Amino acid sequence: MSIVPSELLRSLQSLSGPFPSWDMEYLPDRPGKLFLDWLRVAIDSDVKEPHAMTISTVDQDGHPDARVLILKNVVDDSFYFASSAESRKGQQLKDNPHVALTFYWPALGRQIRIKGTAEDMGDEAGADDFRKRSAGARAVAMTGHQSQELGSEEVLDSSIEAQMERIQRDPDVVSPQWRLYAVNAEEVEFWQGDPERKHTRIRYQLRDGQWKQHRLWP
Ligand SMILES: Cc1cc2nc3c(=O)[nH]c(=O)nc-3n(C[C@H](O)[C@H](O)[C@H](O)COP(=O)(O)O)c2cc1C
Repeated sequence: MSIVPSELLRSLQSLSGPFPSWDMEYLPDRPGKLFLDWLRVAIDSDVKEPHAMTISTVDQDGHPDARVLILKNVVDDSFYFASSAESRKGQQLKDNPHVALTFYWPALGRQIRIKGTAEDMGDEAGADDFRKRSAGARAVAMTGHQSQELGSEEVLDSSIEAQMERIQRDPDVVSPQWRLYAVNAEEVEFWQGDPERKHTRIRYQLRDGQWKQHRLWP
């Protein structure tokens, strides 16, 4: 007899710990600094792909949409990612640049939530990020059509092959659709889970150019 989904899910553990301590005496003035401190702990703790984050956008009907992307850089309190301007998210960002980023590192019981506005960093920044990608990743990006309906595997394969040949002929070719975006944070919440559920939450909010911190109820 198979186990029903609710029982299956209830049998799974979450936030079982043990988790690292968080010294609340030391809170940086800016969330970007605390983010990098936590990222280093995640890397040192062998968290897998700690730079993978969920980015939530808003579609043309005002409905939320979300997917996972890779964090490319952090400068002050701005968080960078790269994608195609032609993709679904790229189209959504043109109409509504408000986004949310979410990180979750299960081994540490840590979640980081960022709200802000995505800014296209321009042609040269997009080209620079594009050139750092592998030839295979560049070829796939150059096929264009990200998020559009695909007719067949053959169409995809021949399109990638054509772009690979193009890259071999011209190794410096870039896709103008490939963009680097900076999410300029306005609010960042750091959440440290507790196996006893007495979680610790600190929210940074940007008010008149100044970051303010508050502790939140769990
Ligand atoms: C771990 C991981 C990393 C990813 N990194 C990227 C990325 O850096 N850029 C990107 O455009 N898509 C990336 N993707 C694919 C996206 O999740 C998504 O499928 C794609 O960008 C199309 O999204 P859209 O249709 O909402 O535009 C990644 C997916 C995963 C699971």
